[in-house]
Amino acid sequence: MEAAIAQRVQYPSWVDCRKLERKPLNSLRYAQRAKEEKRFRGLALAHLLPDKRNERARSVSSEVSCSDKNSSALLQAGSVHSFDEDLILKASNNEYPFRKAEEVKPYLHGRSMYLVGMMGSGKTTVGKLMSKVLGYSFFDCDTLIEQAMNGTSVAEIFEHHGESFFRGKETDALKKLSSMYQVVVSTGGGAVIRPINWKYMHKGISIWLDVPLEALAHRIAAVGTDSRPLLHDESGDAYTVAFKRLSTIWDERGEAYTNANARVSLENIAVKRGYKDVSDLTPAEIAIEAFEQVQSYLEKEETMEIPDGDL
Ligand SMILES: Nc1ncnc2c1ncn2[C@@H]1O[C@H](COP(=O)(O)OP(=O)(O)O)[C@@H](O)[C@H]1O
Ligand SMILES: O=C(O)C1=C[C@@H](OP(=O)(O)O)[C@@H](O)[C@H](O)C1
Repeated sequence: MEAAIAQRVQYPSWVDCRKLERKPLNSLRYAQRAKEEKRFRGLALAHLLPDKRNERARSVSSEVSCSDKNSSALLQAGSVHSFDEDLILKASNNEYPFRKAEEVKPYLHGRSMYLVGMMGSGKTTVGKLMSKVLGYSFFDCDTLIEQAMNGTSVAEIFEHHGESFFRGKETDALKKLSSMYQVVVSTGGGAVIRPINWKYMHKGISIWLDVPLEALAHRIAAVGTDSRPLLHDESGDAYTVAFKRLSTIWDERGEAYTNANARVSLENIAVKRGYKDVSDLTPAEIAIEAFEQVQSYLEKEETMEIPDGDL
């Protein structure tokens, strides 16, 4: 079994393999939980204080954390985002997603995370937060495409070259990202429609942010549709136009999101937390749920991987 895993997950040479040793998940559930409170206090402080050494370490690993020349160029192009410190501080007032990230991280073995979901579902917002607390690099697929097109915006690419050209660039970007480890990727909402993209995203763990269309339409109406050409329309009030467009898109591709390894349902989190509305959920709460769903997925995956004879 170990050989099969090693074959599937080829770590680039910079990864410290001792840290990636396969750990049984029951130690995740019991042993770690016993220690987590104590360890977390120091950890939260370490994350909240600006630490130049960590920044340096991140930038160094960003330069080398890739397994081919393309991804090296990708990283050196400076596509690692700077993090929104306000967001992180807000997170620290919540339930500390750091704790959940530290719990899950040893069991990821360096695997990347791909956030999928409809436009406006929070892939970028939540993805940045997840990358920060995991100590992973963050990439936004749309931004990478814009960089590959010398700064041409997604809206301009759609206008001048058409959607299928854009989809080709999206697949190129995912292909490059799929050779990298320890990255969190915010994919474009339509990345799920091409089966080839799933081949690349399944190199890591895919997480679907499942947000009700009404909430999406409110968010989109608030920020406008300039950067989202598929929603752009001159006529009608912003919420109604966004809702109608999103409904049509959902009918076409809703099913495709279910290919993701983990589903983060904002409705379920709101019920669990006793909130009336999904709009009460913070990115930190959503990130915590994402880590929990990843944890459940890893547990299921492990059960599936161990043949009966080995138990
Ligand atoms: N949990 C949330 N609650 C309220 N607004 C949010 C939340 N997450 C994201 N947003 C807002 O919704 C908009 C779209 O979010 P974004 O992260 O860009 O989505 P995506 O990358 O999936 O298109 C942004 O204006 C963002 O600030
Ligand atoms: O849903 C889609 O087809 C698209 C979503 C957008 O990304 P976001 O989901 O980040 O808005 C962007 O890739 C492009 O406008 C197409």
